[in-house]
Amino acid sequence: MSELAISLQSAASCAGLPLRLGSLGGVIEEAQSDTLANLARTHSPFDRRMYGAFPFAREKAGWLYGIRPDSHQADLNKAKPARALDLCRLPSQDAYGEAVAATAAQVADAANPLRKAVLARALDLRTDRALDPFAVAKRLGTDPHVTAYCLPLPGRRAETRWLVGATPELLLRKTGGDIRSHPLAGSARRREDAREDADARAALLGSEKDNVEHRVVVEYIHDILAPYCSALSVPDAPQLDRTASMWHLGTCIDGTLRDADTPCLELLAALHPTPAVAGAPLREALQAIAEAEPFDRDFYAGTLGWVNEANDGEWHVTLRCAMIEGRAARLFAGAGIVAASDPLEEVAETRAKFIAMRRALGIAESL
Ligand SMILES: C=C(O[C@H]1C=CC=C(C(=O)O)[C@@H]1O)C(=O)O
Repeated sequence: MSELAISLQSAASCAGLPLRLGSLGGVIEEAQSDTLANLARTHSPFDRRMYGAFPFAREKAGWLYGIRPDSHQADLNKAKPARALDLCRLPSQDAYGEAVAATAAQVADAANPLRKAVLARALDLRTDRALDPFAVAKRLGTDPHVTAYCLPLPGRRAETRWLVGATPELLLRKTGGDIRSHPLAGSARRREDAREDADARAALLGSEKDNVEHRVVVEYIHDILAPYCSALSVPDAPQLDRTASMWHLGTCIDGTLRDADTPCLELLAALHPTPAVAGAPLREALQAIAEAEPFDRDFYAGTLGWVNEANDGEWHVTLRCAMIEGRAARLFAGAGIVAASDPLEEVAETRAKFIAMRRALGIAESL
């Protein structure tokens, strides 16, 4: 069977499935699959608003869906909520710490061009009954500082795979000639106690290591967007952004396009992946990631959002997510590594980034 036939078959297999992105919900009517670069190159305007997701790896195809808006989202699993049976770390926390130390040493080596690499780890969860991805997304969406999402990913499998999560990071919004990117990099776990939480916030803002991590992302996005813009404003210092469980350093970058007709997907293909999820320089960072991570990132650290008939759109970084398939889920979290990164602190940071999804799935932190 040809690739095209496979993708058409897969597209048909997701027709009728529900999809949710932020406050938007609908039922899938049509699907297209290609790489972001190919879709950006064709420049053909869409005849309707399309919602979708692209993987971390730029050479891999993602999905765009035409949906029939429908705020009533199917309750896929009316049975009792699933209970976690076991959890497997990929790699172990020790092995992740060793990879952090090795990468920090590479960055510290003046002869090595690597300035930053984002290393991720995964948690494989098995449950006693099928997980309900919409219930998980609904719980994640109670945090007002994130965009929650739940999208089916077609494939030749018995069970539908779902990409579920709640991202705090805006990669690109394009409205006519106006664009905005709001990268995040540099993180601290939030605390229950108000005084401790304020201390964590202040320590993050003053942390040289986190500011270095952050600057790499802002410079990268500035350099990618500048040639497209007649004006581009980048604040001198980051602000603090929050989710229910994390503090982040964030910078709101606003631009005016030279050509308001520049397609949203062209800008997106130029930006993705930023050093908020990959590193810099990109080639060396991808190499470090490939050496350190014993799993496929798949749609984690990719991008998801929508593009419309006017070639405007809004795309987020696919963070704080899980791929859910029947009774199994794979959760992902990563951290930016620079010369001053400490292995134990980066293990703790990734642990903190799992909290939102653990809570939504009902997995105890001790498991
Ligand atoms: C890579 C992730 O977060 C990115 C976004 C915000 C802060 C980050 C950091 O501090 O390392 C990461 O760049 C993740 O959540 O898996």
